[in-house]
Amino acid sequence: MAEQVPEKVAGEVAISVTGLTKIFGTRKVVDGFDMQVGKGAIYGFLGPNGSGKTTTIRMMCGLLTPDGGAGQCLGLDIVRDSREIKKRVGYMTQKFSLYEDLTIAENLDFTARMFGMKNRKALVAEAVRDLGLEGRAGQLAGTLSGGWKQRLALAACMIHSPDLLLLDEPTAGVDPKARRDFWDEIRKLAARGVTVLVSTHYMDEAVQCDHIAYIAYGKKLIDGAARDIPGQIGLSTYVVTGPDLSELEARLEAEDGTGQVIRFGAELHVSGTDKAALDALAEVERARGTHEWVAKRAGLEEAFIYLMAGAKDNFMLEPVS
Ligand SMILES: Nc1ncnc2c1ncn2[C@@H]1O[C@H](COP(=O)(O)OP(=O)(O)OP(=O)(O)O)[C@@H](O)[C@H]1O
Repeated sequence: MAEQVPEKVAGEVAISVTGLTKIFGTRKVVDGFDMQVGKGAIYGFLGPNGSGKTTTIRMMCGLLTPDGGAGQCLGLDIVRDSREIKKRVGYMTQKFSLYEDLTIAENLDFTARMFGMKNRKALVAEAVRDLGLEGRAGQLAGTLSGGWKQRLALAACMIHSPDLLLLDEPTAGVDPKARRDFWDEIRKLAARGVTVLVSTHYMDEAVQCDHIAYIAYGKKLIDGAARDIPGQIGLSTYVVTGPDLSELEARLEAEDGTGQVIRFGAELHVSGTDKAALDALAEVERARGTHEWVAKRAGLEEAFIYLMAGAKDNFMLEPVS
């Protein structure tokens, strides 16, 4: 079960930026980006390939200097104090970023050294203990299973107790149990006040986030609490049950203006932003008497698929005017 965010964490701001802009060559890849992130939030960044998610996140955390705009991260100025901010950021990429031919302890020690930690021996011992890997500290990291490699990678990027954690498609290619354990761990960190920014294309990562920002063409189009996102898009949904769902799915998809048709196990979820048209379709289909059509509140799953389906690659960004 998700841990409650402690009172002292709720309401505090970890990141606040305005007008962030980045130009690469002749292209404006991030354009006037404003955002506030609360301390202890798990913020998912969604958007097409090349839409500017990584560039935005890096600017928000002082890892990349903006060409325009300003802001604060962890109470520090994102341009002037970037060196200080960097010391307080942990970064986990989708690829296993540790050394397979070093042991578990050596990997942790290497990362602790990189961050200039003084009490490395104690920190490594503590991390190994927290991981539940006592007695296996001398094992080569390359011999661990996917799930364990990922836990080790997380432990390594938390070794300097950062206040901000950046995750880039963190559970890509990890089995469902390990994925669940990973998110439990992330929620524990968030409950302790660690702010987490996640860049992802995956629905099962997006639904773990309590806040979502959707970025396309370097601009933030949608931003808010995850539960409010379907409402912000204006998405309505019907759940359809009955016989021969594949046949019905094919027929609905072939019809113009049906909106989005997704199979969820023994249900079809039919969603669209034109509620009147969707209600009319449900009326007609109900009259056929073959399937049950029940209106439901659109969820983040439907919203995510809707956003990502409309999202083409964003490599053709507008040139700087
Ligand atoms: N250092 C750089 N020099 C030049 N162009 C860059 C640089 N970094 C990123 N870009 C370009 O800026 C655009 C935005 O890239 P960015 O990595 O921020 O997008 P993204 O949304 O994170 O993409 P993805 O989901 O594929 O990781 C892309 O067109 C990319 O090619």
